[in-house]
Amino acid sequence: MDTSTSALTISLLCLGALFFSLWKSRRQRTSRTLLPPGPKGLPWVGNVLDIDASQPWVTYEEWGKRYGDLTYSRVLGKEYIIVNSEKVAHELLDQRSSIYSDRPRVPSVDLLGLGFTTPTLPYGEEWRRHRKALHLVLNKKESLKYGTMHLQRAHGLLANLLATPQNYEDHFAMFSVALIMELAYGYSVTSEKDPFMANIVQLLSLVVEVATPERSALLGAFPFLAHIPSWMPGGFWKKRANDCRQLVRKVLDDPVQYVRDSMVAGTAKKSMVRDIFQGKEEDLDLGLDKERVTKEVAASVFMAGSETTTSAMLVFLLAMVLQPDVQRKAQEEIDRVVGTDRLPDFGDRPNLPYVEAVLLETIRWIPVSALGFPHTTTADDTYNGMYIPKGVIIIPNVWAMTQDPVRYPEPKVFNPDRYGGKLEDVTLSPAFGFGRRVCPGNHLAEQSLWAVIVSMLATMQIGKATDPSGVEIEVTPKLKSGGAIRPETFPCSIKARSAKAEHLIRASTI
Ligand code: HEM
Repeated sequence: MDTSTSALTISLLCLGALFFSLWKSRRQRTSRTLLPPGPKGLPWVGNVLDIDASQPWVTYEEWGKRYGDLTYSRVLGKEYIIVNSEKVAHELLDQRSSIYSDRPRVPSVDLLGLGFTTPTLPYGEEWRRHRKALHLVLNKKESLKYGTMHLQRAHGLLANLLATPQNYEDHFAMFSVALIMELAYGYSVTSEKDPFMANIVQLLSLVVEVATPERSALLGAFPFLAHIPSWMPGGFWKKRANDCRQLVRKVLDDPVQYVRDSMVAGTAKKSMVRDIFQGKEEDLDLGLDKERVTKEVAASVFMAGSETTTSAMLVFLLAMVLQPDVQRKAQEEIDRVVGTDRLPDFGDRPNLPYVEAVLLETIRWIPVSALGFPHTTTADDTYNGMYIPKGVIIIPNVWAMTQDPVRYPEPKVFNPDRYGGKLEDVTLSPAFGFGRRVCPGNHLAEQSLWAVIVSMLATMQIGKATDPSGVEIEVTPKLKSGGAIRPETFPCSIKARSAKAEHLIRASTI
């Protein structure tokens, strides 16, 4: 090639590149005009001042009414699309799951040393390994094998409620954590001072304290906050994060060592960790990563499963305080089907449709993961002519979906009769998420909630607390958010329904 031909080739290539980049930026600008509608925000901070930080799901629900099923917003430099319709969430997150299954990076999670947890992992090989291990031990058939464990733990809860009903929040939390300890490691927690349990409870409360949405957003916008020394004002992060990282190591290692030791001694009970260790290599395909992945998924189920379960139990209790008629109707059904000489078990479940409807309504009325878990797109997309950019954070507003007045008339009322004879499968509720990221603990969660609900209804009378002069204290539901949303503490009365019920509780926990 002579000099003049090379010069011409180079010029043409440069020209081509220039045209391509002009075309691309024009196309991007055109696409941006097609973003879903949403509230206008201020420069850079975006819509931060438009959102009610104490209950963002309500703000997003209102935006949904104003702008439609998809709402675009910008907060502190990050782009969000809020999905307010269950149908649209299925169309995007389920049917196009190959590009809607990533998670946004949350700086506070990495800072706390929690980047290994399944819910926070990016969509990729490592996440697939986790899901394979979780599926092996939490699929529907395997989950059903834990029925006796759920009931025994539920009976223990009844005994605790009988002894100190005013501490109902602590008892619910102890139930959830102890249940997951038993499921994950085959380890029976008998007291709140148990060392494994104490570590996990401390870790969970640190996570809730440090990883609240507001703090995470702040750290996302101002990453330098993570580097302020712990003794300086604003160095809060560093101090708490150091504590957290040390605890994480203990929570990962100590209980798994317990399972290893009990397997050697031949005393290991059925558990997730034991079953993964004994799982066939061809089913798991974990190779040398088996030990590490097993530790990580076992710790992940605590992060994802305990607070959500506790919050759902609080929602049920609140509903029973507010709706004595529902309680009466469920108790009549249990008395008719089960009688009063024994406690209900899973064999009774198909014959207790009203109790099933109470469970469904508990999940719907106040969905504890009101904003689901955020997903992120890994490619540009369009939906009904709207542009959905690569990397945008997708928030499924489960709250708006379960409060849809067309599907659920008078959505604010806790009304199990709304399902009529058509009981939906609890695990298909939007409350358990969407697509490839759907909650892998959904079968287990619905079983533990059923065990708690049916056992409490069979034996306890739940109602309003009374003041010293015997007047009932009215309860106005208020919600607070942490990892999951839950009702704020409310006064209530929890007593045995009868002397016979009290005897059944005591006999079941000997
Ligand atoms: C009432 C109880 C529960 C509710 C409402 C709930 C809800 C959810 C939701 C909404 C997600 C996110 C789904 C998505 O990204 O679209 C999720 C993820 C997850 N849940 Fe649950 N959950 C509950 C209990 C449990 C339990 C008991 C376990 C374990 C035994 C568990 C383990 C997980 C895990 C590991 C993930 C992460 C999945 C992933 O990112 O691939 N959850 N859950």
